[in-house]
Amino acid sequence: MNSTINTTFAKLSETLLSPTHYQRSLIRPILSTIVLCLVVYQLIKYFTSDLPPFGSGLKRLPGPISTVPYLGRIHDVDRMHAWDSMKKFSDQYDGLFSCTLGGETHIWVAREDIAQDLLCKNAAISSARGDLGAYPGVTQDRKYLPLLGYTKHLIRQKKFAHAMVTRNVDRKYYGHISLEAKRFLHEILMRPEDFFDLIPLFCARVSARLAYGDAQSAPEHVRNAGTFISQLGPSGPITNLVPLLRFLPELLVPDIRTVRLRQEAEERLWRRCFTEAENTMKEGQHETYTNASLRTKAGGNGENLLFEDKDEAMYAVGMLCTVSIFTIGGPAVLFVLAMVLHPEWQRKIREEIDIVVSEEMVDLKHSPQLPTLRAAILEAIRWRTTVPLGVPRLLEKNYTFDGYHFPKDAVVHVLDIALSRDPERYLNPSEYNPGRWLDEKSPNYKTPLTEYPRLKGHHIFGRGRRMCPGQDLAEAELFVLCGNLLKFFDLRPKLDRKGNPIWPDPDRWGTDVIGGPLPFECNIEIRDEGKRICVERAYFGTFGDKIQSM
Ligand code: HEM
Repeated sequence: MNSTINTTFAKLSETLLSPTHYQRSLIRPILSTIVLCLVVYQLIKYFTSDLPPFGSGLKRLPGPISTVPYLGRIHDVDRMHAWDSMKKFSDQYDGLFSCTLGGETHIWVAREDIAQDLLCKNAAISSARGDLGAYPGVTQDRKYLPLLGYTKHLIRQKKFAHAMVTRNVDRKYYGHISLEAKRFLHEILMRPEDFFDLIPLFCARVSARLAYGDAQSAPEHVRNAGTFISQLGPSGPITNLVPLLRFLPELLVPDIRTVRLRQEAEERLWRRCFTEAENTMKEGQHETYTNASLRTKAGGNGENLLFEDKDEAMYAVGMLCTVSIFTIGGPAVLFVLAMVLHPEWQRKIREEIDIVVSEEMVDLKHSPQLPTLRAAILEAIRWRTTVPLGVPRLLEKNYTFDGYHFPKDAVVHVLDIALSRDPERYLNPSEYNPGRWLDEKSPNYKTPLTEYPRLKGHHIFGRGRRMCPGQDLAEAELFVLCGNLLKFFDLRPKLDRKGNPIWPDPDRWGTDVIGGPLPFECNIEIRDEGKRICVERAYFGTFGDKIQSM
């Protein structure tokens, strides 16, 4: 009897305790309940995350209703020109709206009072960046300064960037801008039809000299910077639009592989340039970002080291070199476009240059006497902003303005395209009119004219703690490049067979979030024989037979 009971009991406990039984009887329902709860939790969170806290009396931000769960409004946003849709919504919702895109709440601000209050007064909660689908983890990494969250790496690298920028201004960029302008003008003389590619090459040469001490690697930086920028926005890898896809294997999402390959090539390029610059550092040589980064590190002690290690220094230098190429190249191409479309302004600027600058080249020292040139450059980026969506921030805490609830974890954009085209800020905003900066009666006029108008401080550079540190460099390069183009060359539209001008279309715009006009045709002709001789003398006098080695 006992043995029968024992056997039955043993069988029962074996059945009950066996994993197969649990799987069938308990594990499945428990797992299903957990999954169901998670899904319900996510759904509740999704539908309520941007609602004001219950009983707070705050209002939900206005904005287009999210029609497709998770994806939001991506069906009526042209991902290649997202700024056009956002500008339309901004007009519809009076400069403040929120919408869901790819599972995230995005808030779009086109009001100065909110931008100022949120990004400057409340900088402590609005100075981080959100992760990017194409670059998961980028905010906590230490590679790309502009994309970092508000971390110790950011603070270190920003300190370094500011030190480099201040030093460059004080030392007048070591003459690199004027030097490369001579080569640029000669190249334009030789092959004017290539101006669209020669402009970023000029920017990259200046940048590579500042970073590494010579310009040889410039074409590689142009290629890297171009693909990097193209991977930053909604027009780039699909993972930027649908971040969840980043969890799938490369085989299923080829964009993941493209990003990885670019990063690997970039790492090789930055490492090679950094190591070469380090190995060829000589006493008395111009300062470069590389030797400054190494010296600061060596000069520190213990926790005071500026960078964590040499790799972080290499990334900080590489990023500063890369970020100064298309950010400046886009506005420079835009300036050419504006001049081709507005010969009347070309004439006015040239008259001023011809009086102020005699036989020499336009240089930074001429800036106080050339306000029309400065106005024309500033007006170009006001007229067609090259950073139309702004650079987004991550909101780290709930924030309130005008009774509206801005939920924590939302991505906030100050919509530069809407600020630039605000008719209350700029009369007749669609018009290219440098006069708005020069006419005493204009609301945009500011004195003294020896200093204003100027690029530095314009809203295109953002604001608050993450404001662009490269404003002086951008201003200096654009001044020298644009000034010399007009001093030595006439910029005209191409003519058709009947001799009628073919005006380039200013609405043919690139798809990158930091961009500029698409390639267009124009005639760039030397103004006269005397100018040709000047350009050739300046070039051969400087580069002579060293051309290959520079
Ligand atoms: C006309 C040319 C340029 C424009 C329109 C521009 C625009 C911007 C904008 C909108 C931001 C984000 C600001 C914010 O979040 O509020 C930014 C950040 C940045 N820019 Fe520029 N930029 C230009 C040139 C440069 C140059 C030449 C450099 C090189 C030194 C540079 C380096 C940076 C860096 C390192 C950041 C990241 C700052 C941070 O995240 O804290 N930029 N820029």
